Amino acid sequence: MTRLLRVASAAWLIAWRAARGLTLAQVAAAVLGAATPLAVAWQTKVVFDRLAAPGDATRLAWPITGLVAATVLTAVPPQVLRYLRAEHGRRVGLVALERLYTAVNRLVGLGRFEDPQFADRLRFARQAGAAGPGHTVAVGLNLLQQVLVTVGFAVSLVAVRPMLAAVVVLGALPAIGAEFALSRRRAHAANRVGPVERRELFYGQLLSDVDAATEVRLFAAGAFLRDRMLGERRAADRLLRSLDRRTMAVEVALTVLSTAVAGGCLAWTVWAAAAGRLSIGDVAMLVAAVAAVQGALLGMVRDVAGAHTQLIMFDHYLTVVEAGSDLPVPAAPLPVTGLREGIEFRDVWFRYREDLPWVLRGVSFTIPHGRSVALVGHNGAGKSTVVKLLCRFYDPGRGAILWDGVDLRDLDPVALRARIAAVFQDFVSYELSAAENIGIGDVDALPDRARLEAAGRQAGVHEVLRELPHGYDTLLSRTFFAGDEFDGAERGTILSGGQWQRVAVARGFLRGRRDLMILDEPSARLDAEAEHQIHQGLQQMRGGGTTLLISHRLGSIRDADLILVLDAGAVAATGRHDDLVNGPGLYSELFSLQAAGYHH
Ligand SMILES: Nc1ncnc2c1ncn2[C@@H]1O[C@H](COP(=O)(O)OP(=O)(O)OP(=O)(O)O)[C@@H](O)[C@H]1O
Repeated sequence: MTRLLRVASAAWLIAWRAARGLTLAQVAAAVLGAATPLAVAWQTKVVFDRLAAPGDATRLAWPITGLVAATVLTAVPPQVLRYLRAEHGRRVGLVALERLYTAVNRLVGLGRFEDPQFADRLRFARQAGAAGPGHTVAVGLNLLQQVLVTVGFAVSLVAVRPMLAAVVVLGALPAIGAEFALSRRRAHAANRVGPVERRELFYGQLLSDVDAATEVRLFAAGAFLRDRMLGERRAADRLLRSLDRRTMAVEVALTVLSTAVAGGCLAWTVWAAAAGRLSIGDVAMLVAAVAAVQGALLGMVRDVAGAHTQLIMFDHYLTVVEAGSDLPVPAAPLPVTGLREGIEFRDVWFRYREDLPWVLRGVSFTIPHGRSVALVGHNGAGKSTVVKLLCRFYDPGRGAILWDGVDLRDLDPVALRARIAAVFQDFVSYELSAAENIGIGDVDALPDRARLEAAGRQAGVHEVLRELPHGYDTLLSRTFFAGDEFDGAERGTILSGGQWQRVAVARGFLRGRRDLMILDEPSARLDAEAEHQIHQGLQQMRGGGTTLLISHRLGSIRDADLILVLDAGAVAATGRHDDLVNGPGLYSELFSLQAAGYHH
């Protein structure tokens, strides 16, 4: 409960700071929205009482004018409030989104992104984050309005007939209890339906995803996936159906109860008026009060129940926004100097999670400054893991990685990464223009077309990009349209797998001569000519630079100054190509296999 109160106050604080004027205007509209029905009820009582008393028609002029004015005022606040809420929601949503993605960008490591619980939170945060504070304010103000209506009418009821006030409030108590019970059930059902609907979404996305379309069609797996999806939908529907049935039963019982209370009150007031104990105005007042108090009490309960679910969602947002750094970053990190000696892995042990086996087991090696080092080994040997540790996406479980003798954990990860250029094995194909796809490697270089083209040339993709319909400005996407409108807008252009890889290499080249250049399988999808071109580009760049190259094509690493053979997470051998190829061991086996493949 205290947690939810903290979440609610955090939501209000964001809403307040984002748009103070609009928050105050909403408070004013809510107070006015509560005052006007009360004014209408009192004016109606006055009109009826004057009507029942003897006298000429002029005595009704002022009460009627007041009644009309109050009725007109009743209609205005809801419209104004709707606009204020929408505008407030937009402003607050922007601030909330900005905070969320700033917090996400603050996560320097990859661990949190791979934690399924955090990934789930992040998804909820994206859904609820932007709307959360706006909703919380709206619900809070609804509650305020309903409390004011209830108090106002309860005071009026007490003034006219205290006993009736007690009956109306007591009549609403079962409804309050039932609504709270239902809201707990709703939250419970949402927790159970959530994972089922996520699986349904996954199957649905596979069925309509362009990347999956080829395999799904060739393997004729469409019906299988559709049935899985429908199975999940049916499971979710079963849960929702049972909730709906219970809700219906409770709501019907409550409606009967509240109508019976209202009917009883009405019957009593009419009887009391007939017996001369109440005036006609009192009857009008009581009828309005019973309806208003019952409506407001039920509304309050439903709002509180709805707010409960909202706040739980917004709690995910707060958890993400307030999450501390996923990797320990020193308060006063040491400066990252230009690499002079080299990078050392000193007895590095690493596993992705405590419950998973070690991926690296006591790995020790040095990448000397100015040298080219190659990393080879079977699939799953741990090569890409070495790269991720070098960029400090994770910290070793044991041992240390030293940059010129300084532990990476004592450096600022952002400053460290600024000194590294990399082409990753699982590079990203951004749905952006060709120029932006290269420029994202160094966003400061984005306006410098000559630099982007030079990087394209080095990666052997310049001609391809220049020939596109809009040259480097062509959108590389198969889903987005270039332009704002669907009518007449052009579709993006699709590149081949190898062309995409060259764009990714260009992105790495754009970063220019950094202290360390990492290439994780940069030529996996390239034809022989493109591979040759890229190696030439690399050699040009290398000239004195430090590189780490991972490749399964052993021919492309034979010039490396040092080759490290990684086997099941441990360094099995180190040396130059000529030493390793003639000795016993994994390298010569792999090399002979590849060479034999070419001879045949
Ligand atoms: N994010 C991760 N979470 C859990 N395990 C992982 C993760 N990434 C890799 N692994 C595991 O770590 C081991 C080493 O993976 P890694 O990607 O480093 O191998 P690799 O030598 O680069 O392989 P390949 O030649 O296939 O690219 C594998 O067993 C893999 O399943």
